[in-house]
Amino acid sequence: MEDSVQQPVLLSSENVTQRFPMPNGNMVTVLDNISMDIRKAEIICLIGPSGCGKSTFLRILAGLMRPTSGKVFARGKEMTGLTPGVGMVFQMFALFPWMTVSENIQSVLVPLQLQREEVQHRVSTVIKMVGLEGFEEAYPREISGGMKQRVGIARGLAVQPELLFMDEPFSAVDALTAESLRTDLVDIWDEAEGQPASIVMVSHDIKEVVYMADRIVVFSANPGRIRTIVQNKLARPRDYRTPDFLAMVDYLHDIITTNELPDTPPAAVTTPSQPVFEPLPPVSSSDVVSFVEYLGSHGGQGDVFVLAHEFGKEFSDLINIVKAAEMLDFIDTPKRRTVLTPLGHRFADMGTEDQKVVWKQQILTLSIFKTIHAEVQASRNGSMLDDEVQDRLAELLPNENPEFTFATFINWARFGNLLAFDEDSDEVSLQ
Ligand SMILES: Nc1ncnc2c1ncn2[C@@H]1O[C@H](COP(=O)(O)OP(=O)(O)OP(=O)(O)O)[C@@H](O)[C@H]1O
Repeated sequence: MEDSVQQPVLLSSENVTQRFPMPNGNMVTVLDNISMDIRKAEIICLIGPSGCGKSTFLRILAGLMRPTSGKVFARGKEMTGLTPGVGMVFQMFALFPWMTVSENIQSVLVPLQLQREEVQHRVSTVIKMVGLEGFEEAYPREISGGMKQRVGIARGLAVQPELLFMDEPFSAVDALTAESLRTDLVDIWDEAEGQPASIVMVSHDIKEVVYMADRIVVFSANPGRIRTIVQNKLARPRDYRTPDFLAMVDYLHDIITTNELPDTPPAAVTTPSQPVFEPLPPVSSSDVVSFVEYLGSHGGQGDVFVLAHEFGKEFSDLINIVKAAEMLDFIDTPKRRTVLTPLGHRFADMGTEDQKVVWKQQILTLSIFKTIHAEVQASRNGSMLDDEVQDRLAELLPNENPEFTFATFINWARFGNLLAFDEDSDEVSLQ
């Protein structure tokens, strides 16, 4: 394909900002001033931590929702409704169970009001493209997950889109199936005459991104911003095992971990007189404990990406566990390595009761726990209603979803026997 910088811009966003109301009425900024172009004949992958707004951005680009502020332009024309020429493929296959493969594909063509022959032609063409010949009359329950996703891709292609938008399309299928779907999709894109001309895909998987993308847009979270855009000039067809491919994976790993696990934590550069309320990574205490124990029994250190694989977690989930363990001073993260601290080593070897004591001591080093614990202590009867705690969490961490923060806060506080939560009376109280 020609260098995409020479190619015309198909779609662009200008200062797109998205805010959502939270249950307590506060607004949270999910996307902050996102401006970028999508050019003809390129594959763009969006990658970044969970919740940084990638899916929201994709929906805004497709015209499925209007941003709070900012604009989307299709070939220079400002869009106020659905963006023309877009096909969508979602993570969950979203097939109609009562329809056959053919009927599922046909269903997306209904709004186009095409002639019967044209519908049949398009359905048989895309069925051939995605390799589903012979399964036209099968029902979703009769085919594998990989084949269901092929139907999903066929539906996206049947509308003959200029732009194909995919939201984690391969995350629900096994690794081998994902690999063959990616290869087939890149082949289809390479051979298709402008349908689709370009693909925009959300992904969590760095190897997938390096395999697929010409440009990799790395998002940061809270609020979602474009951290950097990486050009990927590896020649196609790409091979996951070549040194160039692996070097690109490493390069991207480094960019993402440097973003996600800064060597200087934000708390260290602020003035000590102001308490810093750090968001709680959405992970359970048991995940953090298991991870620290795992590191303890595997040499006390490891590469984050290797660990994600060994520990059986998505990279973005492992990053959250690592962040939590680092906040509690169980590990350090020089570059992409995670290394147990002396406290982490001791913690990994302790029995559960001793771990709970250390856990309590460590969460009380975090301003959020110190503050809420002191407020519960000072309250009448030594207890507060869950809504009151949630409201305080929302005030102290205005960019976070208070329900999720509350769930994590209570989970951590319970493990350390710092606070109890009674679901029947909705009371958070001292242990
Ligand atoms: N309609 C909505 N109302 C309120 N909050 C929303 C809405 N849609 C999304 N959010 C919030 O916006 C944030 C970004 O969501 P989004 O799904 O776009 O992130 P993402 O980067 O795609 O995450 P993931 O990788 O986990 O899928 C999340 O905190 C989510 O809870």
